[in-house]
Amino acid sequence: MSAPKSIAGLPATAVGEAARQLSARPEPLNLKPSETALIVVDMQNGYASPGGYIDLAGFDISGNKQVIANIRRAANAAREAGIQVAFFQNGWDSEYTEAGGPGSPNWHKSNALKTMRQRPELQGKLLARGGWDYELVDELQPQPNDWVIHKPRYSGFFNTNLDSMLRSRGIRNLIFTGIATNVCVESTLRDGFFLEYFGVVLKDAVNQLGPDFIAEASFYNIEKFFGWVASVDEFCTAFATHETAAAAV
Ligand SMILES: NC(=O)N/C=C\C(=O)O
Repeated sequence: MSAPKSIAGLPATAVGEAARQLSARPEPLNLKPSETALIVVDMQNGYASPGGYIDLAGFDISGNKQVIANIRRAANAAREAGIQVAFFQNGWDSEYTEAGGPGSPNWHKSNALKTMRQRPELQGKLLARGGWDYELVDELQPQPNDWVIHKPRYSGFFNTNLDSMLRSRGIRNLIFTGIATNVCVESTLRDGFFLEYFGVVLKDAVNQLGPDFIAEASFYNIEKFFGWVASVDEFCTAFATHETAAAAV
């Protein structure tokens, strides 16, 4: 069987910059660091820490420790390679005005809002700006030059400045990490596809909300219809600098 054909993005804006080949499914991608961003979706206490919104709402958060460690590795490799790192923080103002009232489907479907309606003692605590639940986890704090973008809905392209931040810098390739595979990660990757971004999910740097089969369904959808699937090892290998490659020997 012949090797799968690789796919190239747009021409590099940085003079002389070499593309790196990322092993991915269904085929490898040739990506230039200056045209690539690593997106860290919603790694907040609410999604990733015991006692946060997702834990209180009854979802399994046991895989998150490993996911946090894997995202740290990917983010460090990205920064060293000159890839833009962008963190999303999901939530609303402390009065939940941005969340929408009963006229918004978000009011009916958000498990954070539903959990607070069921447990009034939590009102004002879940995903509210300024609170612990909204804060990024300690292990994944933004570094100088990283972006932090607030988002009020599942897709990171909706009512945010992400598209213009990327477009103005010629960034066309988005590498996804974070929580949740099947909700905010997949929603953002799908919206990116419609906006002509090449989306790759790092499957061991994401965690799903729901049973394992739902993650498999997301990976299938992404690989088959919307983008590419790779691992953190594959990402770090593709973008290893001389220093990191030497340190790994
Ligand atoms: N970050 C996410 O994937 N969020 C999923 C559900 C929610 O925000 O309620």
